[in-house]
Amino acid sequence: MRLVIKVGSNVLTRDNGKLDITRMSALVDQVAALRAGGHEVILVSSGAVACGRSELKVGHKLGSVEQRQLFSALGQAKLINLYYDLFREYRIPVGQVLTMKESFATRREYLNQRSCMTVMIANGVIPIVNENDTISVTELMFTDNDELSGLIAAMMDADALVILSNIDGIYDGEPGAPGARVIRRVEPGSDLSTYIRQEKSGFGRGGMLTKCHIARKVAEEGIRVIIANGKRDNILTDLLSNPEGTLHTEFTPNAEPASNMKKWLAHSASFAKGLVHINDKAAKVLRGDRAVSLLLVGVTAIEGEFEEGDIVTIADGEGRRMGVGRSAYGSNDARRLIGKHDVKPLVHYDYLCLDPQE
Ligand SMILES: Nc1ncnc2c1ncn2[C@@H]1O[C@H](COP(=O)(O)OP(=O)(O)O)[C@@H](O)[C@H]1O
Ligand SMILES: N[C@@H](CCC(=O)OP(=O)(O)O)C(=O)O
Repeated sequence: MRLVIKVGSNVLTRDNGKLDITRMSALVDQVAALRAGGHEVILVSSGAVACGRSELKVGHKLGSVEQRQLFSALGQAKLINLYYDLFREYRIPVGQVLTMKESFATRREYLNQRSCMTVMIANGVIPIVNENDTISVTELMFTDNDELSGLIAAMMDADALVILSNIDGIYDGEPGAPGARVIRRVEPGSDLSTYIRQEKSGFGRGGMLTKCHIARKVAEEGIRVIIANGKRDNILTDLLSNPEGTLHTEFTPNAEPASNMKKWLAHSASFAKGLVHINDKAAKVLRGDRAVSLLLVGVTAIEGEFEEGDIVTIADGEGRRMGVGRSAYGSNDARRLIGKHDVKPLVHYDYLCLDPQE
């Protein structure tokens, strides 16, 4: 079984903001046990900024971008060093993968990232992945490491994504309030938005809302997703040996896994270069049960400039986003052929990825 395990900032930090080395060490012990049990593991670990913050006292005011850049540069070195030493006790080699959203922009770059992690795993090295906060610019940053871990799980065809946070799972009310319980299973299409509060915990970046959004998307692609409490002792080993008796939220995976191409598309919406408007009939057919391609006869307008092979967003007659696809035409040719029959589809079904319906 191939597992992607995401360790959130809050799991690795104490209430005073300092790195919790005891917790980190306990997680490494469990990952080593999983490996001994034959599992392949990819770690997505936050904690660089939190780690760097406790390393340096800065006497003057820093902007938020400056803080992130400075502390992540300092903290990432410490973080990976600690992982290196802890895993060394088990003679498990680890390697650092620092990445950013832009590094997944084209199919070529995406496949390059995939080859990098594949060769590490094939040689027994645990990839420890984090966003390269030092140089990733604000507009093109991942919302948080939940988004990054979802992308990695999809890209590496993981069997499961385990998101470790500082909470036992998604509560059906205010966590900690009397009567609030952890939702044990989330089926595709369930709406959890009423339960989730907007605020984030102490050191996290995205909050529970992004966690849920990513979890649903990844489960939709056929990967099991688990949200559990990384601060609980033996959480990883318990989840595998005694899932029923271990508090967590599981998102049921779609029984039909998405192809690797569709997984790439599902996580690449922010790189879309154009916007394709389609009519109601085309929207209905695309949303139906049959596998259909998007034909130019159903297209009403095309915005933006793009080339053949670029990603485009598809919107219905009311301008609501329906999903993304890889265009088989450049924008000029596509515009010229709007409304035409008997020409190749604008987006072939294999390159079409519709958003899960709420
Ligand atoms: N319904 C809910 N159930 C559980 N947690 C929730 C809920 N609504 C909001 N939260 C908050 O989400 C936090 C976890 O998200 P986040 O701060 O992003 O953590 P991390 O750094 O581990 O990614 C919890 O600590 C909790 O305060
Ligand atoms: N890349 C950042 C972590 C971003 C972040 O906080 O993510 P998360 O733990 O998902 O809330 C770091 O290492 O500090």
